Amino acid sequence: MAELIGRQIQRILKDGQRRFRLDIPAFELRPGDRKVIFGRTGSGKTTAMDILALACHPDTAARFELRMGGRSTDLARGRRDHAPLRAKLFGYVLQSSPLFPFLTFEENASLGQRLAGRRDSGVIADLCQRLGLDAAPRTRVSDLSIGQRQRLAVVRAIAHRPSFILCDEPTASLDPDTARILLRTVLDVADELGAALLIISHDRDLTRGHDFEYFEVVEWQPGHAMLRPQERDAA
Ligand SMILES: Nc1ncnc2c1ncn2[C@@H]1O[C@H](COP(=O)(O)OP(=O)(O)OP(=O)(O)O)[C@@H](O)[C@H]1O
Repeated sequence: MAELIGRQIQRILKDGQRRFRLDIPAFELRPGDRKVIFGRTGSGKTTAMDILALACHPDTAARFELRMGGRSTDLARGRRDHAPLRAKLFGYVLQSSPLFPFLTFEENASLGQRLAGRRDSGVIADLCQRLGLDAAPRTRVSDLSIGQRQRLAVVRAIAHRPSFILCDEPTASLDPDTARILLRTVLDVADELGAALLIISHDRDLTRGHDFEYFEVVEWQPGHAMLRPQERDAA
């Protein structure tokens, strides 16, 4: 299985006069990990997750390394696009625009598998059933409810059996029961795969009692935030 190790990672966002800096002093994702990131709106949670999902490059990093099967990939240096690694090893449920509106339900559901070269319609059918998703394969995204779209985004992100499952507020549009079913399914799939699971959430009740390690993004100086551990989930 794969693991991701980061030390002294830094990313700076600039836009005219606006400047935002995020530091990640130490963060790891290993098989079986369950981690959740909290933080107030705009604190830098998505920026942290984009880095950890290899969706953007850190500006600097003392160490940013992906290890798998005795091999190590140095992610700290260079500006190489890690798309092939991302496609195979990562499942990322984006907070905004998680689906392609010009693709059908079925095409969206199978996109992650196609990019990873792992087609298996049985896995998709099983995930849809577990998540209570029963839309017809040719349904257009515009004809799905917000909640159906959110669950479909999860199917797309995990159907290729990734080693790292990252979800940015995956239950934001769901009622409490559907949110719990979604989390249960993602936890079960992560367990079945031996994957690491990283979630951003605003809902502390949702993750309580599932043995998550808690992290938070805090602004410790104006425009300068840090991802750091919080207390262990004791519930
Ligand atoms: N290009 C940019 N230049 C400067 N600051 C930026 C830029 N893009 C975003 N920001 C700021 O970076 C900060 C972190 O944004 P990010 O989306 O990571 O926060 P977040 O915690 O995920 O927010 P939310 O809870 O709303 O999803 C925000 O304060 C945002 O305003």
